[in-house]
Amino acid sequence: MSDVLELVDVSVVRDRRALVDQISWSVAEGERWVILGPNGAGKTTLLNVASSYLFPTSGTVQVLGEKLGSVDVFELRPRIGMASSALTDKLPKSQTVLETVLTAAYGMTAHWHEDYDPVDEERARAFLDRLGMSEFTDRRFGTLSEGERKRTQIARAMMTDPELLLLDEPAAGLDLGGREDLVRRLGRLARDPYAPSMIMVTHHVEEIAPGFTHVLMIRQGKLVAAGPLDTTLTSRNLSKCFGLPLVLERRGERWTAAGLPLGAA
Ligand SMILES: Nc1ncnc2c1ncn2[C@@H]1O[C@H](COP(=O)(O)OP(=O)(O)OP(=O)(O)O)[C@@H](O)[C@H]1O
Repeated sequence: MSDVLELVDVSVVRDRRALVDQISWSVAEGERWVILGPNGAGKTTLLNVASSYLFPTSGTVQVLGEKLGSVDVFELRPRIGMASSALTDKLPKSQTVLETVLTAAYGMTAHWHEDYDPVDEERARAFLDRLGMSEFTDRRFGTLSEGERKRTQIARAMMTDPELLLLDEPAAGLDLGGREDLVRRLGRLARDPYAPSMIMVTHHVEEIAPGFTHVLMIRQGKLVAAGPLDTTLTSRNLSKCFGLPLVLERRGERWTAAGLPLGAA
């Protein structure tokens, strides 16, 4: 299997502080990774490096076989799909859900002209349908709930047929029903052999969908552990990652975690 992503000794330093500290990590084709870590750990910074939007201070990065620094990022970026709240904030609130997804095929955030290719429109509708958004195609993006916005963003990220799909906290802000719905849909995507390689950032093990295969844990910019979920996602590693004693439980293909009761630590 070829590498989709390869980081060797990557650091991102700002104001003399390493936000990402000498991380080496590789993602092979078809793998579905979760990046777990507490607030401020460096998860989004790491994802921004993977998306080619952030160049590291030191170390080497290869994305989809191309080395950052010697590739034209404008050719590389359409091969990477990204959904994040930072990107959601840039999308015009007045355009329809369909236009929001469709404009991704043209490398734009805003509606520009009417004559979209019918094939693209069909694809946009199919992705929206897959994310349970077919009833919302004519709604203005700005009127959607948080959960509906997240699902639209994922459909949008899929529109360019990416080889690598990056999801930054896709379940943040969702209620229990919304989270479970999204986890189910992400699980379906993760298990689809034709779906791109995936990397999802989250704070919560409850958001890990069945079908995800690997986890990278990060704390204060440093790698805590990285590897297959089955062997790497343990109470011990999770406690180290979040800096408090945690008990991890697995029920079927889902995970839960909780702190030890007072006095038990
Ligand atoms: N441009 C910057 N200059 C200085 N510090 C920065 C910059 N960008 C991010 N940081 C800091 O780097 C740290 C890591 O940020 P990052 O957004 O990667 O964390 P995160 O793990 O995604 O956090 P969260 O879970 O809260 O979203 C934070 O302490 C943040 O304040």
